[in-house]
Amino acid sequence: MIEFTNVSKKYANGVIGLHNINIQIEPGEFLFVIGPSGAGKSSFLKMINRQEKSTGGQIMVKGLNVSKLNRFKVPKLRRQIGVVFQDFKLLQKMTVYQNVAFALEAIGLPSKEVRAKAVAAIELVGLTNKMRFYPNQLSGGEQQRVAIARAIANNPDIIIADEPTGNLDPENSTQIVNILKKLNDEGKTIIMATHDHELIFEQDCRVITIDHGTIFSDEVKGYYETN
Ligand SMILES: Nc1ncnc2c1ncn2[C@@H]1O[C@H](COP(=O)(O)OP(=O)(O)OP(=O)(O)O)[C@@H](O)[C@H]1O
Repeated sequence: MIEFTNVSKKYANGVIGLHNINIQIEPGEFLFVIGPSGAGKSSFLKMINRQEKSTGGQIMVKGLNVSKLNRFKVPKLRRQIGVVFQDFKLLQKMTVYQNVAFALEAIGLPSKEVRAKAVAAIELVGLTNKMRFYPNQLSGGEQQRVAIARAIANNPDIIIADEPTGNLDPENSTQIVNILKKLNDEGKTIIMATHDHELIFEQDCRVITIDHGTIFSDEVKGYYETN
């Protein structure tokens, strides 16, 4: 489903973000991406939805050659990938419902479909009773759940989460990972970057460690031990 072949990223200022990355991610995998600050985790995630363009190698995502994708076809790629960020990126002047619906309206869905999909996504993250609340009336964990609802509303096959628990306490972090696991059980491919090694132990999952822009290790772990 996702395949990187000798992928490199050199930023405009000459910094090497990624160097010779090779990886294959199968449909339905839950992949954790760990590594020190500045290692290249975000760069790796940004390659998948063409938020950043690779400068070497080939990236295939669901049959699309991402590295060579014409910019007019980038929206087609992005519709298949939900993205969740550390800082939620919610629109403060919009309610929970509007934040989720807005993303669906933006891709031109008819209003009936927008409503049905937004309501279903908000229900999945357990926020039906807060649909009319504004982001500043919600806890951090709730705000991240809105961001997840927004990411999954149009039923993408792939979810990329870049440090989604970075601003949350342990209880809310576990809740977010549990929602991602539930989505994974439904067949979605989840790729999550995290500094929080405590979160990576509950079940067998694949963990890659990125360091200095390369994949340092790629293992299936039932328990990840910090040094
Ligand atoms: N837009 C950019 N322009 C120039 N250099 C960049 C850019 N984005 C990232 N980098 C550099 O690329 C390297 C990898 O950064 P990246 O953000 O991918 O690391 P990270 O592992 O996600 O770090 P963190 O855990 O701190 O978020 C770093 O040296 C960083 O400074």
